Amino acid sequence: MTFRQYIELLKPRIALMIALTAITGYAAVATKVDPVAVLLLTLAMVLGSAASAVFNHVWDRDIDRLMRRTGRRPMATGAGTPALGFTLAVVLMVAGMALAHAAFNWVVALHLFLGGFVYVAIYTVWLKRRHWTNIIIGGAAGSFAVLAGAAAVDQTQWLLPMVLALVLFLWTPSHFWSLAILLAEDYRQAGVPMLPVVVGAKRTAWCILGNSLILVAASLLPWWLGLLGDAYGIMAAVSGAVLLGFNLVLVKDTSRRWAGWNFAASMPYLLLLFIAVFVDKHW
Ligand code: HEM
Ligand SMILES: CC(C)=CCC/C(C)=C/CC/C(C)=C/COP(=O)(O)OP(=O)(O)O
Repeated sequence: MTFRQYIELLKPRIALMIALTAITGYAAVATKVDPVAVLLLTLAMVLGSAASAVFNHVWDRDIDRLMRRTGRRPMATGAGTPALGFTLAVVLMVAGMALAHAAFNWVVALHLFLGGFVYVAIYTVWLKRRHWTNIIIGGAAGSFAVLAGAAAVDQTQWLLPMVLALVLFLWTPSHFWSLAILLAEDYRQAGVPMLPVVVGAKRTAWCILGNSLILVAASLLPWWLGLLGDAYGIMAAVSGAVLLGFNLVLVKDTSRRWAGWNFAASMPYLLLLFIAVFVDKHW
């Protein structure tokens, strides 16, 4: 395997996003942001996320082979062996948990493990090939990243981290179903029952809109409960309105173009929410 293929196994962009999610959990409860703690938290989260991603590459190599987007992955082509992948996944997860425990505490390590467990055991192994709810339940993986970050500071302040974990849980279906409309043919071919394969693009677009309505409502809870201030409330409301705007267009027009735009919009939406938490707490 080449160096590039090793990097591809780790799904680095997702690992970075998981780290940012944890940093947001951290910033939500910390009175002061310690750069060393942020660096250590980032490293631990990247290790845990990458471990789960490598396992996902190994487990899904048969269906990845059948899809255009994933067919060139190193485990799908046979460039890397399952034994190598499993070993790498275990080493990375143990390293991530050991770092989380040494730098912070066992609660952070446990949440890192649980995030990986949801992605690997519940989503990848159990539900992905069986039921369209795979992605709803898989959303809990991101929630654990928020809780891991918060636990790095203080395990008694749980309300704001729990609400932000709920937001992550609700964000994932809106993030993913738009992409699934785009990739529906691939998923059908591989026999993966993603929502658009099961109910079609139009109903999926309605599900995205309905889900995002709950998501945007949940994102306003921290403001409504007085946990965060008006700066957060305004940013969450405006970015939520933009997301809902994209979702509405998708309901009218389920073309690949708008499915792509909706997927693309989900990332800056979540980033803006993260920035809003940060600005509100620390500016
Ligand atoms: C089980 C839940 C999730 C599913 C099924 C899912 C699915 C996907 C898929 C299929 C892609 C396209 C990847 C590619 O083009 O190779 C993607 C991209 C991405 N996802 Fe998710 N996602 C989930 C949860 C999350 C979470 C919790 C985060 C982080 C908070 C996240 C962050 C990202 C990022 C940053 C990308 C774009 C970068 C990239 O293309 O590698 N996802 N997601
Ligand atoms: C706290 C912690 C360690 C969390 C880790 C959770 C994690 C890595 C979540 C990512 C979820 C994700 C991108 C799934 C991709 O779906 P897929 O695997 O079906 O996509 P693919 O078709 O691109 O493989």
